[in-house]
Amino acid sequence: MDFFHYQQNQLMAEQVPVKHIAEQFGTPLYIYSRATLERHWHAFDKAFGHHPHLICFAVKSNPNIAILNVMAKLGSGFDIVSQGELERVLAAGGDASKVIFSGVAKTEAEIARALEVGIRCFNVESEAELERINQVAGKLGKVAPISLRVNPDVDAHTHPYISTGLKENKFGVSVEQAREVYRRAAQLAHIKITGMDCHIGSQLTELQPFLDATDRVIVLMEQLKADGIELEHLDLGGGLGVTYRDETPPHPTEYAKALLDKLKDYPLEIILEPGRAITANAGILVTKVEYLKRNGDIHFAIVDAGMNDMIRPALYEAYMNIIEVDRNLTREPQVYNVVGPICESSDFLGKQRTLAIAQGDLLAQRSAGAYGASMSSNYNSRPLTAEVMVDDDKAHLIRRRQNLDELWQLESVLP
Ligand SMILES: Cc1ncc(COP(=O)(O)O)c(C=O)c1O
Ligand SMILES: N[C@@H](CCCC[NH3+])C(=O)O
Repeated sequence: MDFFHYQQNQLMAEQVPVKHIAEQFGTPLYIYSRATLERHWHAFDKAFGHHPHLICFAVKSNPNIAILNVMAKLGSGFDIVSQGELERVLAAGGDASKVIFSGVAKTEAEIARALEVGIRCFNVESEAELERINQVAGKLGKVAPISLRVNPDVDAHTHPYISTGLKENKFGVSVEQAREVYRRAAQLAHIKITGMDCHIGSQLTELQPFLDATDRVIVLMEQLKADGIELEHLDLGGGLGVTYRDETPPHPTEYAKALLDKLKDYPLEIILEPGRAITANAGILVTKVEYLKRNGDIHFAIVDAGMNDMIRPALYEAYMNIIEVDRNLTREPQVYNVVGPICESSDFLGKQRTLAIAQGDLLAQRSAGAYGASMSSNYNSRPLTAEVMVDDDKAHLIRRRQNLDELWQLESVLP
């Protein structure tokens, strides 16, 4: 069941007409469905059944504290990549002992704060970082739990900008070097090795790359065993893709079964870091048609949401579905490039879309719950959009629209 569906040709978010929410809060506007978020999280959790596991929601996909709070109430863990994300998790009521800290550039201050609140584990991305964590933990009189992020050199078959598990990517430590780095970690007084980590990319629509990566990780685990290093958990990262158009990514059940089959001789706790698979299809971006115009043969629908609000099409040429909010209106269908107000030719939400619209109508870009609001900016001095979460028949404002004077609030002129 799709919680964004049409009822009498009106797009609904759960039980609330999207049109009413847009009238109340204005556009551009992100709307999320709580029931969808919960269903997606449970799909991962149930997929691993009784096997010891922890689902750590990837905060970067959507860091709004209302979303994090929904996750926290489900008992979720969190995958973070900055102190900002850590503080958000804590502000949202998340449990520090279920936080995994990834990221290639952790600063001393970030490491110290994570140790102070007692996170579950650092996913270490280089030998230099390992040394730094040991030093900071030493100064604080603590022992830091770590796992090494292994870069298995596997092609994730996804967009090159969101592939992370190839030799040429900056992430993790190569499988060849990892054994040495683990040996070093075993000697450090303020480090406790607890696991191994591997995240090969985002929007993966096939199982095979996950399985290939797991095979490489298993070889390394065997080497560590020979070195007397035993692990408690294996973190297989995030990356499971979603349907934006016609992709058919594996269901979490299929994904979990394949991984657990491969790991049947290894009684380790499994940690996962899904982001997109939980949030993408739990959100839409609602935008108003400001103008229709034609330049030569091309029809443009100029809308009030731009690449500053949703950068995925501009950055990755990502396809995202665009639909009418009100299908009762009798309009002539036309093929449009749906473009935003930003002064960049890459500012589009979708190209070559058949839509039946007129000036003033509302459109919804689907699958916008992941890496939408999260990656938005103030470019062209446009305020951040409002965000709403629908819970059954109620729409709650979870971020108010930024005011114009807040745009220069951090700035000052010379005396
Ligand atoms: C380390 C790490 N974990 C988890 C994720 C979440 O990925 P996704 O949103 O594709 O599940 C990412 C983003 O690719 C990541 O870099
Ligand atoms: N921002 C990317 C995903 C990157 C995931 C982070 N490692 C997207 O929108 O598809």
